Amino acid sequence: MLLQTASLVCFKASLYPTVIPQICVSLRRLREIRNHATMVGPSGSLSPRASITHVIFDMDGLLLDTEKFYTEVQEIILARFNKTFDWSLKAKMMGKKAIEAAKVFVEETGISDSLSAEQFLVEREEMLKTLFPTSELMPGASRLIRHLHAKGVPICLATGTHRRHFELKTQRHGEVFSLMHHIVLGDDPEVKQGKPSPDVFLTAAKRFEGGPIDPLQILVFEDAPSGVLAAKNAGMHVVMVPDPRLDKSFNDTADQVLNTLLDFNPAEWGLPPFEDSGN
Ligand SMILES: O=P(O)(O)OC[C@@H](O)CO
Ligand SMILES: [Mg+2]
Repeated sequence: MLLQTASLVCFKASLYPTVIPQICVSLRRLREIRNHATMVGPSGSLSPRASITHVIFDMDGLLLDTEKFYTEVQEIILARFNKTFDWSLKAKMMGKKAIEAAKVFVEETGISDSLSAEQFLVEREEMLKTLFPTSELMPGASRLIRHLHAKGVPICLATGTHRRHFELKTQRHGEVFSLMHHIVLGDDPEVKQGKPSPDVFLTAAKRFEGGPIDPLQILVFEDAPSGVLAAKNAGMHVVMVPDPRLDKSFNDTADQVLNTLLDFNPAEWGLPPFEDSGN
């Protein structure tokens, strides 16, 4: 817990360049050790990090390769103002509800006098609606969803994306998304605030059979710093699968960081192991 709290301080402080970097570097080192550690029980057997019974998936950037569409469109819009879109701004936008991300975009780039957040969303929408239907699943997404569903582990989706975009993004993947017990979207009336508020994950935990489920029994999969923070704010465990271009300083808050879902080992979290590759 101490490591998590300290990491959270670093994560929050990393937004303000006043923290002493060495502290965060050594915390990062501790995190790396912990990231690959699993507890060794008295009998020498590996015991899981936690006894997970339910799983919540984020969608954009985690299950679907859609973050690149947002980046592409935002680069085009910014080019008109002779500005470039970079990953430090991306890190602040991803995972958020559309209007919240839009306000960050126009204010941080200094174009809000020429383009309001609402105007930005209308312009972005026109370009995204032709890109979203081409969305592909991320590596390992289908395999993990099908495995957990086949083993009877309750799974659901909790995304910042609103219904209209959700339909466009998932229209070629209806079968795999139909395996979700329920789906909480960014425009759900119960989701008052977007990530990093815990609303979307707490709402998702409530809608499982027998909900609300104890957050400590829930494992969240996320790609974005705001989503990881939302899961921690909800008291849940979180595996982060970040884009490799995201600054590593954003990795310190997650309980585990993976390069791809293909590297996930269910048994490490008390979940049924895969048959096909021994983990
Ligand atoms: O919560 P997710 O599914 O990542 O969606 C966020 C989306 O609004 C784009 O960043
Ligand atoms: Mg995401």
